[in-house]
Amino acid sequence: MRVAMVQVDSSGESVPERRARVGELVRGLGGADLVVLPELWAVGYFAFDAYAEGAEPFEGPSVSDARSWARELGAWVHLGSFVEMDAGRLFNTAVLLSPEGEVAHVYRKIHVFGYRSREAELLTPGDELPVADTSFGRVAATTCYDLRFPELWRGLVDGGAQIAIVPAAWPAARREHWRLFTSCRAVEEQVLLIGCNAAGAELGGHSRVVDPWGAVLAEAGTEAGVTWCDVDPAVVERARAEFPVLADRRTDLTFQGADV
Ligand SMILES: NC(=O)CCC(=O)C(=O)O
Repeated sequence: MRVAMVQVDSSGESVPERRARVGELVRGLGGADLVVLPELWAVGYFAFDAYAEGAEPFEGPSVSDARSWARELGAWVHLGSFVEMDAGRLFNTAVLLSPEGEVAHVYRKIHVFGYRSREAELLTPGDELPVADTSFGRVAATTCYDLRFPELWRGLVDGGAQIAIVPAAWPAARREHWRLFTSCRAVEEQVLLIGCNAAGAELGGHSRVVDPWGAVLAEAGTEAGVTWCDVDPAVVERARAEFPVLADRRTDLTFQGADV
């Protein structure tokens, strides 16, 4: 299975120009089975003042463009995330489209980010952790900052997730945390993790694919562009069978800090 991670730089140009530029790039990715984009790349993660104006209903340009890219390529497309407007509230919404252009998976970011960021002030957190069955396995998504919350990830695995797609706008200042957490979550949860980060001013790039053994199958540099990776999704079940750490969990115990 061929994965293409599109590391987008959202500085400069207008949003329609950016959509057109990225669309042309994605439509050129013939041969990909799965295309993945970063978090809030259309409006730009740090363009907080533009979130409200750039917000879309679910069936807005982000989903509509990604539907047509998926159909044209005959590939799965994870559009990254966009600012979704629903009943007067804004969400950071990530969507996977099937090769037929159908919505296969929707995830609203649960841990919105408030450290030197206005995301937590402007956006409403999601509260659902769905998984979806695809031709390449059971898929879940979490967005950027969610990487820091292992209990959320354990919840995904409890839901049967084998592949985790992580759109991100992770800053360069904490790039080593990005590398650490993507590797850690892949190994800890025994998933194939596909993390697509944004590039450009302040953003760290280094989109990466990590398998359940911790092998880094591909890693981008800091520049905008496409990183390809050939993956075998069956590695997940092989790793879980050979090294059954998830089966060794002590789910019969409840830990309560100092009293234990
Ligand atoms: N976009 C984000 O969620 C940024 C997260 C981040 O910078 C961090 O966890 O560090």
